Amino acid sequence: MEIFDYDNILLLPRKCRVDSRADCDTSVQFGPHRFKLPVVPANMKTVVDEPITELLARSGHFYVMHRFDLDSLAYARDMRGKGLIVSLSVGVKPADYALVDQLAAEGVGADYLTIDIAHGHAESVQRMIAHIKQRLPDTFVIAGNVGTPEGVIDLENWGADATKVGVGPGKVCITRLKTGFGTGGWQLSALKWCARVATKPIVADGGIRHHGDIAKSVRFGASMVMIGSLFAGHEESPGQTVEVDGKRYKEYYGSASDFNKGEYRHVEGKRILEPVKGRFADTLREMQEDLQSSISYAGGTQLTDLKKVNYVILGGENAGEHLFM
Ligand SMILES: NC(=O)C1=CN([C@@H]2O[C@H](COP(=O)(O)OP(=O)(O)OC[C@H]3O[C@@H](n4cnc5c(N)ncnc54)[C@H](OP(=O)(O)O)[C@@H]3O)[C@@H](O)[C@H]2O)C=CC1
Ligand SMILES: Nc1nc2c(ncn2[C@@H]2O[C@H](COP(=O)(O)O)[C@@H](O)[C@H]2O)c(=O)[nH]1
Repeated sequence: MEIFDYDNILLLPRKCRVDSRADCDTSVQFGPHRFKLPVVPANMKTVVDEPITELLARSGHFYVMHRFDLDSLAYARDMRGKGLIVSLSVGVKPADYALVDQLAAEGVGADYLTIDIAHGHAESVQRMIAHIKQRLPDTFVIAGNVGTPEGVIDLENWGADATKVGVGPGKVCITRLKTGFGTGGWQLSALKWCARVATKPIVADGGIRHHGDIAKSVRFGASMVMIGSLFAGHEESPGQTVEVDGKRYKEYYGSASDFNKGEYRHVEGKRILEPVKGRFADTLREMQEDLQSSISYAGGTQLTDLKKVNYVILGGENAGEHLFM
């Protein structure tokens, strides 16, 4: 198997078919809705909050609200009341089962539910998928995280509508250091490996450091790309603002860090400071422009055209040109 990651792959241009990058369509159908970009900010406390998810929903972007220190039912009622998409995260504990029951009993429902646990290839996730499908049969269920084809196959067979791939590639992740496991350092080839067996959409989760990595993710099989660090550090970001030597930063911490958990138990995440980098909406616009440019370099007009391009691996023992996937 070829091992590579975002920083040692480049996609190869094909003859351009548009006169303007504005003619390239970055939108994607994901579950019951179409979104402007194949991008979703990570469901983490220092990345999204109520105002940011509302901004995303109102502007035609996908969002997944986090599940920490939040009254998810009240949040869902509020979004529903505003006529916006409801997209929540759940875990696998009794309170998460109760939330699903309440969403069903009140008729609030959810358009998307993301089962978000560290080791998503687990019977606890199988049971939660079954519960959601029984109580909320119309809800689109994203389950994860996994890092192997076996994980994708099982989650799909258990009823997930999409799987989330990425164990340990995140910027504030320390899973590989603490446990010795994960896809950190080879996330892009893990995505390729998983996409080969997937029959439903894949969300590539973690490791995105540049806008061009979104096109690379789509090339290797992602329908949606979850991004944490690139979205943390905006003026509106929920993390605390910290000033160091006159420069402003926002804190960005892992969901499995002691900062999120409130205790040092099973910690697999850390806290870093991200330089403050302007407004959220401006980054979304720049991402769209960059992705339009990627599609034009692919010789295409739409997102799926990215899947057809060749690529080169730079350096290392797998180096070379690859004409076919
Ligand atoms: N994408 C990634 O690489 C990672 C992401 N995270 C993020 O951190 C957050 C917290 O994750 P998580 O700790 O799973 O959430 P929770 O603390 O909600 O744990 C969910 C349940 O899964 C159990 N569990 C967690 N890890 C394992 C494991 N390795 N083996 C067996 N059971 C397990 C927990 O029990 P118990 O605590 O008793 O074991 C608990 O019952 C999530 O948002 C997750 O996405 C965390 C690590 C890696
Ligand atoms: N191992 C851990 N992974 C975590 C933790 N909190 C979040 N995450 C994952 O990271 C991505 C975001 O990655 P980024 O590279 O874009 O910053 C996020 O979606 C989760 O899957 C954690 O504490 N430990």
